[in-house]
Amino acid sequence: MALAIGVTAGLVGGYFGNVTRNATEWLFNLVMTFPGLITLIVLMPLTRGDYRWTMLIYGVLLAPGTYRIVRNLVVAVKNELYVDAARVSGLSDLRILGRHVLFVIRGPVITNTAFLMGTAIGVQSGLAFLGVGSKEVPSFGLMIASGFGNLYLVPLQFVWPSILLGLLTGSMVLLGNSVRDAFELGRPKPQKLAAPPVAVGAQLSDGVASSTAPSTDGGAGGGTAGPLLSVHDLGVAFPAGDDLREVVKGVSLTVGPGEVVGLVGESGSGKSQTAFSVLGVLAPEARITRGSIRLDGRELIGLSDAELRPLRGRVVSYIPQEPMSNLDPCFTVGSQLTERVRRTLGAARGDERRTVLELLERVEIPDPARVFASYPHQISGGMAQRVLIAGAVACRPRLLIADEPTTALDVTVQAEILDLLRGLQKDFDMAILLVTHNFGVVADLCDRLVVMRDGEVVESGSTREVFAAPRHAYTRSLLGSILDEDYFDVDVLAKSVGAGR
Ligand SMILES: Nc1ncnc2c1ncn2[C@@H]1O[C@H](COP(=O)(O)OP(=O)(O)OP(=O)(O)O)[C@@H](O)[C@H]1O
Repeated sequence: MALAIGVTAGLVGGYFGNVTRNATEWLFNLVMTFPGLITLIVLMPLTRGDYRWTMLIYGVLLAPGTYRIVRNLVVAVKNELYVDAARVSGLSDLRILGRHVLFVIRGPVITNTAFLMGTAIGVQSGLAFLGVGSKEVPSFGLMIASGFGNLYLVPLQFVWPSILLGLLTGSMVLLGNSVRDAFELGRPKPQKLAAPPVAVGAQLSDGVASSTAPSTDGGAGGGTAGPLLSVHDLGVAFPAGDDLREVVKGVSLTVGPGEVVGLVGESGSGKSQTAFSVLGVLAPEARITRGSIRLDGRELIGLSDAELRPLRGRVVSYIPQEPMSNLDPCFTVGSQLTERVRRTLGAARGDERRTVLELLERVEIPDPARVFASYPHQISGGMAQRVLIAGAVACRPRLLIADEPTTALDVTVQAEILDLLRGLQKDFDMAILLVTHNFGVVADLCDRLVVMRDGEVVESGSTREVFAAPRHAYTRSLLGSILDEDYFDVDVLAKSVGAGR
């Protein structure tokens, strides 16, 4: 009863406009004013202690709890872009609610229902124990009550039903969790950056994948001091049924100190998963199957999140593809940057604001004070990307990983952001691993490039060489595909390599 009323009203109240929401809210507030147990006892003359009627009424009294959970979840989900997309594609509200909204909120609803089942059994037993339930229908409450009467003569008569009642209500919660997990298809538990299979772990500790591992991407690797980042034979896989599907298959690359390396390839070639492996932010279901990642001489594979945290922001930093979705809409730009500056720079209170304003100025934001006080929705996409860059370089990291940093921006803003990255790279002598599928960006910014296809590195070398004479057919086809556009010319691109640097 609680599930039927609460979920239906929650879906309707959360999804439709204010009038419907206010009406359902008012109704459920009213229901909540009834004290549960006392109402059931008062209604005894009507229900005659029949547990079915008692539980139906109790279900109505419990419905507001379910309603509130569902309504809140629906309010959060209904503004998601995929719900808008379903709406504009002409799906009816009923279909959107049933297919897109209910599907997302079912997890919390299932666990809450299991808890309600335990509560209902407990309440029914309590009523029977107090003698306000039916005497004919056997129940835990009746058994416990009669056992209580004989407590000193036969204590086990009281103990056994009490234990079983506790086990039953407790197991409802476990059942709810299991049903939720089964529905969510065993949503994976978060993993460490890497939990490679034993064989790989042994290989790593044997030193096979040490810093002396050969650089197979043709990189200078920063000369005698060795590369800043060295990825060797990296494998990343995702579960596919009972098996694992490798999406990064033995990738090796290096980035020397102060070097800009482009990681290029078509969509789905494994660029982002390679970059995420270095940052230790792979999806929870991802597995590192083999290989080694050394950053500034330290092996990252096998480190826990807590061990990686001090490196993030200080040694390696990240600029994402979608600037807007990486800023929290609830806080001003200033407070988000201040938090970061406080954590990574350990800036003293009072100094934080000045430090953040200086950073905003450094990333060429025209009115830093206004942007500092703005919420993310009050600034443009280009401005948001500058804010994220400011946050990323706050600690002058030695390596900046930029994942398609200009893809979401229009062409003029793209050029400005690239100029900014170039300036920052020079000023801070920072290495950049630039994930992109745009050869124009590579030509503009990168010293070297690594071309990936289907999870593997197919070609690497200095940008000038690869542009002038691509060896692999795939690189040629990638270059060819952009050169189809009239304004690109291979010779012009090859000559323009590094022109901006
Ligand atoms: N959570 C996931 N579960 C299963 N497969 C995934 C998951 N995330 C990524 N993949 C798969 O990994 C492969 C590589 O993805 P990746 O994001 O690295 O591609 P990419 O080269 O960065 O592409 P894009 O430029 O479009 O971001 C793709 O085939 C993708 O489907």
